[in-house]
Amino acid sequence: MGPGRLSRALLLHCRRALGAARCPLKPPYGRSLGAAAAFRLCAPQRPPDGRAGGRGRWKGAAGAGRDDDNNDDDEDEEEEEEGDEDEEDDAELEELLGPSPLGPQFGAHRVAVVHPAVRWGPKKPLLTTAELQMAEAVALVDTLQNWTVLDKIIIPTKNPDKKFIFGKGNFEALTERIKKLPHVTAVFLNVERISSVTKKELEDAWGVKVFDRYTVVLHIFRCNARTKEAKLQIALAEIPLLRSNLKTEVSHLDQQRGGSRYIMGSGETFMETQNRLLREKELKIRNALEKLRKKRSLLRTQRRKREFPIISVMGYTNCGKTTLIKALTGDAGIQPRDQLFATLDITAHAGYLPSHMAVIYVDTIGFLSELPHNLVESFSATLEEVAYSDLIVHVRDITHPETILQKASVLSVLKDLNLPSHLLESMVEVHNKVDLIESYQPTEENALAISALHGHGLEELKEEIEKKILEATGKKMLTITVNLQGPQLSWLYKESTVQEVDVMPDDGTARVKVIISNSAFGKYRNLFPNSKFFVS
Ligand SMILES: Nc1nc2c(ncn2[C@@H]2O[C@H](COP(=O)(O)OP(=O)(O)OP(=O)(O)O)[C@@H](O)[C@H]2O)c(=O)[nH]1
Ligand SMILES: [Mg+2]
Repeated sequence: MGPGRLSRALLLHCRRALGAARCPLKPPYGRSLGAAAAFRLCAPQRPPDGRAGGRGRWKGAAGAGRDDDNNDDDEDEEEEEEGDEDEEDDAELEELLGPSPLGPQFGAHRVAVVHPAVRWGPKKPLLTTAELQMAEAVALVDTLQNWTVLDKIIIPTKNPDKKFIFGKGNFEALTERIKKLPHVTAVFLNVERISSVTKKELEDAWGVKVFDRYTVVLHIFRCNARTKEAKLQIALAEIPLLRSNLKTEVSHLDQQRGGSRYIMGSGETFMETQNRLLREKELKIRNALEKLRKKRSLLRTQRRKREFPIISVMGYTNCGKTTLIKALTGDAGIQPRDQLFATLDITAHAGYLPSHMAVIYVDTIGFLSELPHNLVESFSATLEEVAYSDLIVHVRDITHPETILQKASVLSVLKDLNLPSHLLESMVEVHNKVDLIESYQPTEENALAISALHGHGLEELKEEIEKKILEATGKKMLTITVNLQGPQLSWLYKESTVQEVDVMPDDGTARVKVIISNSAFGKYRNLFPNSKFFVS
């Protein structure tokens, strides 16, 4: 099987991205953030030196020469069956998602961004400043089309987590400033979550909508979600918001109706009915997600059968993960964007390492520090995939003023994912965007400096990835001379990954470049003791 064959095998797994964005996002603007997961496999670029070769030479790739034809037929059928199922699932999904249950409040907004800053005491953040946190909050708002920042207000507070975030004097000054803003329609309070009671009180005091970080990030996610899985995860993350909205709604209704809360004949109060409906919705979403997860695990098994090593590319949002994968694979379908949470779906893309080993790069959701807990939880399942990879590449935007904080955030999420320790130990750290810094030299040991955008340092990175992949998979790369009359070649196709076959017609032999496990190689030597080999 040549590269074309490999592409076909990979393309069999291609999953089309579903649906278009529901709500508009701004075109690329300044600095941004990022996020998460479904499976799309795309065709690889040609191997580095193409197919043209010497005498009778062609290049194979991982999984070459297996009984793939049979598999392909099965898979074609599977694909058809999946197509029917997909239609059913789509209908269910539409029902589950519908328009944003958070209502029309997310139209156009003229926003005052308020950041409660802890300037001293144990709650003071260490690796950042109030100004940088404000810049990140503004970047979030800027991502949304039709949202404009009218004012940026940093207000000191001792403890932004307490019920009334601000002291009395500061609150009055803030209220006065907000009320003076021309045509302000919303306040984005840059805290993780505010309770429905606080939200209501602030909205009453300021006369405009008040959004917390959870709501804004969720809205951006909703705008960027393309696949079923991402949409379902967002729907799941919306449930807590719907629950807290419900409380406010019910207390409002109670005031209006003077406490008559029973729904006629049902024995259930309005609150109980709505809560039950929310629980049912949550269950349906979880079931639908579970179904998708099973499909993903099937795909994983199929990839394992073909032995494509998997490399997960991870990092803080906007650090350049998608750009790097595009550069490593030449996948023209990839669209990096200077936008918050540009990648909300895990996608997989095939590429080649220097020895022509075919690998799969997995693009992942970007991280954001202080990403609301519920949101992380509903998306973390998509990151399960990372545990099945052979290597993690951690990309860092080394030009970002908070690059150290970003590294700490990424490492802390990775730690929480309970990944196998060897994955964390073998992680490759990449310092990206070095084209923006003159004569950049990494201070961290073993970090590689690259520019994904301009292609600098990519050959060194591929070499490093190849070295680590061979270590991780316990395989070696060998060139074995086989007699074409004998059974060696078909044995190697069955038991190893044939990379390249170089036929020597004059003496009826071929040089076969393989990636082979230690145990398979032991067997080969027992079976064919006279066969010559050398390390590639
Ligand atoms: N100057 C420079 N810009 C880069 C480089 N790599 C990426 N960028 C830019 O950084 C922005 C974000 O790139 P992406 O590849 O979308 O980043 P990401 O990590 O996938 O972002 P999310 O999917 O949002 O998490 C884009 O505008 C890229 O053009 C680089 O090496 N140098
Ligand atoms: Mg991306």
